[in-house]
Amino acid sequence: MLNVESITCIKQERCLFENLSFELKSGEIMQLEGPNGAGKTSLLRIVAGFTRPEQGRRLWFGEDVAKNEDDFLGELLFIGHKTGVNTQLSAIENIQFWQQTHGYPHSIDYYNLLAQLGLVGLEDVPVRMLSAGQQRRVALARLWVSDAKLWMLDEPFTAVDKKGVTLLQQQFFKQLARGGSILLTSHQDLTEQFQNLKTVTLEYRF
Ligand SMILES: Nc1ncnc2c1ncn2[C@@H]1O[C@H](COP(=O)(O)OP(=O)(O)OP(=O)(O)O)[C@@H](O)[C@H]1O
Repeated sequence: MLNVESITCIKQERCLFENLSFELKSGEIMQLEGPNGAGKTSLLRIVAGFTRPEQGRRLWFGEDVAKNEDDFLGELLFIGHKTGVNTQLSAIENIQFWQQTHGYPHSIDYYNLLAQLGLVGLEDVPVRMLSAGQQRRVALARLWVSDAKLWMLDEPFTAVDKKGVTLLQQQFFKQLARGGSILLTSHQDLTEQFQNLKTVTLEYRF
């Protein structure tokens, strides 16, 4: 599905990683791990195409992404540190916005979805009035409505409580079972939950 070939990234004259290559197949989950500042977010952003590496390329189903960025972006769901939630809008309005801008399916029972996410009674209030973990849950609602083949998630468990983490992991299993893939950064150990977890470890380089 996704091949990352010989990627090199330099930030502020520090080489974060060089000649890095990996493959992510259909139904696979891969964790980028390493200490703070090692370059996990930088790598994720390069793979998504938000920033350019010093060298290297990405292949999507064997085709160079640079030649058809739109096709790749159409298959990608990216949730970063900044969650992309409009805090002036309610949870339902945010989901409706994502539906309209990303072409997600429209037949969604919003109240049922938000109940699954533990947001009963908070569906219609502006997101800025929710706690950090609740705001994160609103952002992660996209995982319930998206049919993107590739999920790229930067620290998805941040601020999410234990029950929420379990819920998220169940959603990950569904994505993998339908042949989708997940590339994520996390400081959590996921080896117990995902036995076929692939990992890429970045060392902090001086
Ligand atoms: N836009 C930028 N301009 C300059 N330097 C940057 C930029 N983005 C990241 N860096 C630097 O690149 C290094 C790696 O940052 P990055 O956010 O990729 O690390 P990380 O492994 O995701 O860290 P963390 O675990 O803390 O989230 C850091 O030293 C950071 O200062």
